[in-house]
Amino acid sequence: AYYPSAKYAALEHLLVDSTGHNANTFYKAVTPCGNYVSENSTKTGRVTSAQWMRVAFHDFATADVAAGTGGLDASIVFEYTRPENSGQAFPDSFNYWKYYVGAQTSFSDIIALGTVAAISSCGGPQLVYSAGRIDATAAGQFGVPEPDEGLTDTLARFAGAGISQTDAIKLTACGHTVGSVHHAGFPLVVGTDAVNANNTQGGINMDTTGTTYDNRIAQEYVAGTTKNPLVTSFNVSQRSDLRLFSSDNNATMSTLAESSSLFASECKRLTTQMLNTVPSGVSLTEITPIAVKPVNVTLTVNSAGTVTFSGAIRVSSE
Ligand code: HEM
Repeated sequence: AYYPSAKYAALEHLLVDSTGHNANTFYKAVTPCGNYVSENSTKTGRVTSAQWMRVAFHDFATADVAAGTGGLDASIVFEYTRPENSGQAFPDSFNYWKYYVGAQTSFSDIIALGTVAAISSCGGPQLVYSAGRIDATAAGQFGVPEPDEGLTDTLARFAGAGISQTDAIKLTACGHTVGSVHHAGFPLVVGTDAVNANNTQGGINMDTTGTTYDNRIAQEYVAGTTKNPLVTSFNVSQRSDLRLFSSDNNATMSTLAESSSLFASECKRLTTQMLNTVPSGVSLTEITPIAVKPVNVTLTVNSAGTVTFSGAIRVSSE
């Protein structure tokens, strides 16, 4: 028997047991933050934690909160060949996650857990994980923002998903604090000069701490030292971060640059909103760590009439 339910126990295990006696392997893919699990090489310039966060954003971005459709529903599985979902992040992530999807764990709950795990592994805030998402059975609507899209259209897409202009700036800065734009997949943003033997996909980090979840993305942007390709691309039409970040005269980016604690708390708030945007009718339950949890406990009645208790008990240190 599982407490309080088989579903809760399975998700709690994935969320909490990242190390130790009863560790699951989910977190290994994003440990350390700069790990790339899909290939036995660090020379591709790809990072699994960043990929996982990007997949969650692309699943979410087509939400229509007024209609109560889309959001975190794993419809991305049916949509990843669309041009707006260009990149290796999608097949790589799906290939890893598919082993964790099962009777108790929907694909969309795994997508959300991926972002909770990635942010935590990269030194960002610990998010409260909620679960109970229901997977879509077909593709949803189009509408993920693209680098060459005009500001008005991009803001309209965010608004449809329930995100204001200020929050769109913040959430994009939160996402782009980790990872890269790759020549492979985005040759119009990053040129061939980024490709070399140690960076075969031509990735350029969006800040100088590309495997740390911090406000450096905002600091370098405000200081004018940023190398973020979505700000500095040789192709002016592809500078989507520049258009978005400067759309309020840099006011929001300046506040994020000034305070790492504000960056962490706003990223926590907005990423949680993103992950918990689900189709109407779906309700989520917070998965909180169980303080004392028996693991593989067995009671054996011996022939002499005595009883042997075996297994392990996980005890929270907090
Ligand atoms: C205007 C909105 C946005 C646009 C146009 C945009 C566009 C892009 C592009 C073109 C890339 C490069 C992907 C690659 O080369 O593999 C990228 C990377 C990334 N984006 Fe965004 N993005 C936006 C907002 C967001 C948001 C809101 C998040 C998350 C909250 C996010 C998370 C990421 C992450 C983590 C990466 C790095 C992926 C990797 O290194 O594999 N993005 N984005």
